[in-house]
Amino acid sequence: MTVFLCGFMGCGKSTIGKLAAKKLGCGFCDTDDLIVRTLEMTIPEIFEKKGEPFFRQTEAEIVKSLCGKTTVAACGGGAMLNPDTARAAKDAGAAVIFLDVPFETCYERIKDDTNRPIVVKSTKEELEALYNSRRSVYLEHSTIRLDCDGSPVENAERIADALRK
Ligand SMILES: Nc1ncnc2c1ncn2[C@@H]1O[C@H](COP(=O)(O)OP(=O)(O)O)[C@@H](O)[C@H]1O
Ligand SMILES: O=C(O)C1=C[C@@H](OP(=O)(O)O)[C@@H](O)[C@H](O)C1
Ligand SMILES: [Mg+2]
Repeated sequence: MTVFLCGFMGCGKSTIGKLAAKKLGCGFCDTDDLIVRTLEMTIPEIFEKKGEPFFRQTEAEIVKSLCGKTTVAACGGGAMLNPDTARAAKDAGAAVIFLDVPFETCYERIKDDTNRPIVVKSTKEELEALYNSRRSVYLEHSTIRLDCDGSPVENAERIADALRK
């Protein structure tokens, strides 16, 4: 089964996904890493030189290509907002897990990161508004919501437990 992790930037998808895959004994991938490797550009370079719509199109193609594979996939925070992408995941019978983490926690983790173009160009207030508008979409497009306010190891255990049910 494919397990997609979604949620706001900084909720821990990339960190926890790796641990959860180890616990489940399956592969791990990160859609951002796949995009960077495919295009041989960093995410800020892609946003700057190719534009965000191109990044989103590539991201959607990559998530679709993972549907049906036995892997834990950490999605970029915008990937599962796309209704076609969410539909493809659902049609493939994938588990889409929303890592639910409060805004302040996400913000403290991402605020100084220059590798996230949306963070670099936004104020805290803008990011909070984005968080609030996205949250309902993550809820709508996920099959499982998990509070991921623990340590990375605890959160990975929560994912494994939820999938065993
Ligand atoms: N549960 C956690 N507790 C403490 N720090 C965390 C936790 N999850 C992630 N982090 C840290 O927060 C930052 C962002 O995490 P990351 O996994 O890149 O988030 P995402 O992929 O959801 O944007 C990283 O520096 C990571 O080490
Ligand atoms: O939420 C977003 O729109 C984005 C999230 C990032 O991934 P993380 O959620 O892993 O930070 C990355 O895909 C890009 O900077 C855009
Ligand atoms: Mg990530």
